[in-house]
Amino acid sequence: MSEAVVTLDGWYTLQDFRKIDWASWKLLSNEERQAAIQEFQQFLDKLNEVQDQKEGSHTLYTILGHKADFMFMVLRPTLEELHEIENEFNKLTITEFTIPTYSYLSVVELSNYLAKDSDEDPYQNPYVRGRLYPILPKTQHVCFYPMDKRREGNDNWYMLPMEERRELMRSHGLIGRKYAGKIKQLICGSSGLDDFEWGVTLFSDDALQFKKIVYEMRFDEASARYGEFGAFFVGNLLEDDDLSRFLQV
Ligand code: VOV
Repeated sequence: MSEAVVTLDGWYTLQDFRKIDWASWKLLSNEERQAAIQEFQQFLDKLNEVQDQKEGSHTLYTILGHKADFMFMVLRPTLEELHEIENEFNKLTITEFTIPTYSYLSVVELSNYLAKDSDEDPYQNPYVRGRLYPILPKTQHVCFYPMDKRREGNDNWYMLPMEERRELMRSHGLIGRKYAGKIKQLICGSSGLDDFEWGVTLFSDDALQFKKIVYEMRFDEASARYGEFGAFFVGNLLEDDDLSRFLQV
């Protein structure tokens, strides 16, 4: 058996994709709509307090195309806390006017492929903690997609010796580093949690960088030979101040 890589695991992550049922939303009176928006805002204010305490993080992005109208993304230390938020969100008035289209459950992950040998407890390292328990960046754009590593015939990632996988991840990391300052990546492991093995969330102020990095990585062996991808979701930041405008009819 090949050696499994050791992972460091951080906050659990739920990405909830919804369409808005505009036809029903339009049937409400102005007052009813305003009350629903205000209730949604109060819910987000509570989440903002948790984020200010650095006990979790969340973000909202509008999504382009027919796959969804927005993505609500939440990070929390436990599945119980994550579910509590999902449950509360589901009971908001605004949510009665949404249609769930996709969701993804995962946990923020760092692997030790490229870690240096050390006696230090990585969970106490401030840099590692910042990666495992991140406050999500408020970039203008987001790109989310789930992915697997292939297990087919001679192209089986899980049968490769550790040293070979390490080399492939080193090359992957070198490409990634070219996008420093342009893209922030959040890699979440989801084996046993959802339908794919990882959820990849990229944040950038320049949406074109998503196309550039994904295309460039397709030529790198870790992706070219072993990457398999699910649906892509791309969107724009929906700040609290823009909520009313977004829901205006
Ligand atoms: C934005 C830049 C960027 C950078 C700097 C970067 C670097 C790194 C490093 C150094 C490492 C290994 C250590 C760790 O941190 O785990 C990883 C790990 C990983 N990556 Fe990555 N990645 C990036 C970006 C980046 C992208 C765009 C993708 C999607 C691939 C594509 O073709 O669409 C991706 C995927 C992954 C995955 C699925 C893993 C886990 C693989 C596993 O088998 O465990 N990643 N990644």
